[in-house]
Amino acid sequence: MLVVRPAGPADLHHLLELAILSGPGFTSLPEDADVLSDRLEVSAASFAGRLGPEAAWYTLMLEDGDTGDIDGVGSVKATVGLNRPFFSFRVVNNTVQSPSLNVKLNHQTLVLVNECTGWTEVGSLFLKADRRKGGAGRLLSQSRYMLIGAQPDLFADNVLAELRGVFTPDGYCPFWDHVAHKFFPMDFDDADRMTGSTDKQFILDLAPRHPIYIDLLPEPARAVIGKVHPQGVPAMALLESEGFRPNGLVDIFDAGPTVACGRDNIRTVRDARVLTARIEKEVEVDLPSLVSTDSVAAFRAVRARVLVDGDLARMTPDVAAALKIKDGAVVRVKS
Ligand SMILES: CC(C)(COP(=O)(O)OP(=O)(O)OC[C@H]1O[C@@H](n2cnc3c(N)ncnc32)[C@H](O)[C@@H]1OP(=O)(O)O)[C@@H](O)C(=O)NCCC(=O)NCCSC(=O)CCC(=O)O
Repeated sequence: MLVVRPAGPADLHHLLELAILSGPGFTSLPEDADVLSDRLEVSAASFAGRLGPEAAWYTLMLEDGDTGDIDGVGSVKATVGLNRPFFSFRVVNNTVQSPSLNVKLNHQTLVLVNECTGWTEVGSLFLKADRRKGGAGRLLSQSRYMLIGAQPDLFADNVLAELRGVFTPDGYCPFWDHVAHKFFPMDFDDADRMTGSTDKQFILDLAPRHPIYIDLLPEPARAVIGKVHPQGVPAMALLESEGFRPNGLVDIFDAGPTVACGRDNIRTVRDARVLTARIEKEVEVDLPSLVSTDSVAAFRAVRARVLVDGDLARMTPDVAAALKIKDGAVVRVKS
């Protein structure tokens, strides 16, 4: 059975493997053992409740309970923008008109903003390629909303996700090459790495201070503003099915979209039921549900056949074992 569980320092080797597989441009999964090691320490401290919301960053691993293989990762940052600014471009519409000439034009501009201070961010969603298309990605993605639902007060009222922008298979990023690189004369990978590992002062120093008129940009750059990387389409579909929508912000380096949803309107947060586990030898039910513990500190989630019967969640011993719970434990179930 596939289980989603908290990541800790012992996962370094697995996380590094996933970071290498995720390739360049995946900002939150750099191929850097020191950075990932720090992140795993932060994860363990976050699940243990030792970090406040300004620093808590919960990393989850997808583990095959039968083989012990680690097949994917996902995460929730309790807040963004409190310790370091969270920059984006806002796509702003400006209408100008001249009644005497009978001219009316709509100009779109990109404006540097820092709007999402204090919001929660879901991210780092990555699944090994041979695991895709079988529902594991959905389990991994939704488990983060089960975590948020287990203790909503640890998270912000608004939740966002940043999707990767468009790159061609040979690594060419039209928005970076035609626009961002003019302001940040460095390699994309260096800018990306510095975004994750510095206080972002370089962005404040170098980023455009004036609106950029989109009509004046080369067509290849215009065409990708707010567009998702081809490999990010399944991630976008998963977010949309939870209620996330583009909020008009795009990434300042690759112009990938930001999507957002009110925490309590995220479908899995809203619809999960809090039930009491009842462990039974056999459970007759057709479709599997998403089931998790109701605890951040002891968080675990699986997709399994569970019979919802009034306030009870009837489950077999293997499901309870995967969740590491006993009969009578409180669980969350999303059918
Ligand atoms: C994102 C995941 C983990 C998703 O896993 P899977 O690929 O197994 O997902 P899936 O079950 O095949 O697809 C998920 C849903 O997307 C739909 N779907 C798939 N391809 C589609 C397409 N081309 N057009 C429209 N919809 C599509 C499927 O029908 C399915 O919905 P139904 O179930 O309804 O049929 C994976 O694709 C992955 O590791 N991708 C590479 C890394 C990546 O780009 N990660 C996102 C980075 S961005 C990020 O991390 C922020 C976002 C976030 O954290 O959520």
